[in-house]
Amino acid sequence: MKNFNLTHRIVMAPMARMRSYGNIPQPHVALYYCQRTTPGGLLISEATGVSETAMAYQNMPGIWRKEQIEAWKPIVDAVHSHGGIFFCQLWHAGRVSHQDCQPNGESPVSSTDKPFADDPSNEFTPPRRLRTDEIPTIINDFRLAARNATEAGFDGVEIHGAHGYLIDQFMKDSVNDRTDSYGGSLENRCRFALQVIEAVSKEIGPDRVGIRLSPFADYMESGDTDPKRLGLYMAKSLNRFEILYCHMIEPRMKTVSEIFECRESLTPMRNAFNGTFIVAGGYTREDGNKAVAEGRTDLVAYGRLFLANPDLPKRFELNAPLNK
Ligand SMILES: Cc1cc2nc3c(=O)[nH]c(=O)nc-3n(C[C@H](O)[C@H](O)[C@H](O)COP(=O)(O)O)c2cc1C
Repeated sequence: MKNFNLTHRIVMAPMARMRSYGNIPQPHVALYYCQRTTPGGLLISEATGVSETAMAYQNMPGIWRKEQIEAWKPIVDAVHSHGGIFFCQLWHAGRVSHQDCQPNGESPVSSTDKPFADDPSNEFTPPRRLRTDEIPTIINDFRLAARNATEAGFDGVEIHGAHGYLIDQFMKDSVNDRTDSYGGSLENRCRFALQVIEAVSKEIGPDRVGIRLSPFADYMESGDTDPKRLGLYMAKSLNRFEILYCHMIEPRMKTVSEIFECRESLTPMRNAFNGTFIVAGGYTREDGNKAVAEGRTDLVAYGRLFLANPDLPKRFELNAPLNK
């Protein structure tokens, strides 16, 4: 990976913990990340909110306030002291939120005002469609959050463009029903994502920027009628900005946890993108090795296996038994 001296290809996938009380990461999280750090290993943080309106769920961390930046510093330092490379995943939940998580109890914002079709326990508040003139403010929130992440010491940021959150709500045609320059054609639907990438890259340098995408997933009612075209368009467009990496979720992961039989592959996107490619979703030691050996990816991110096995790289090296 350009400018980073990785010693192996096993990446810790971003995983929300929901233990950041008051949206401030707590000191105990340093231990959690350090347990999963190896010298020259890449870790991606839990989803971290870029602003007050970005938030959802309980106790997710943020990185828009001074207090949050200060709280991240010793955590990032701890990972660095173990030789790790640490990227902060920048997140805006969009409509996957509830008014109780929003400033002044307002509706969450989205590309649309469509509520979830299937939300029996009213987990989510119907969203308010962002006006075209409000969109630059959200892009600016990502830019400032990236600056804050570098101030906190992170080596770079991963823009969360996956899993039905705000950026995905713009990209996917089942969600985005806009009629302005951010809706309709594929080019228009991807405009927001690409403007975020551009702003963040200009702020901290493209060599410190990655993005996570899940064109094939329909998690949080975020399916697309032509995911291959979407994934390919994004992979090609990213080259304009020369960002560090593109992290894609395997088509077999329709949600974040269920694995489906699937014939689709990420190879066209991998071939279209010029930077480092990372895959994630249901990988084992064996098929991770196979994906690398066959040239289908550069790096493989592991989620649940890393959660249950903090020393995952060592266990893979020894081919040792794994905790479930
Ligand atoms: C507890 C948990 C929290 C997660 N939180 C995030 C997150 O904050 N951001 C994200 O992009 N993906 C998140 N994911 C998805 C994982 O990064 C990963 O893509 C998924 O678990 C599939 O990979 P795996 O089969 O190796 O676990 C989460 C998954 C789990 C299990």
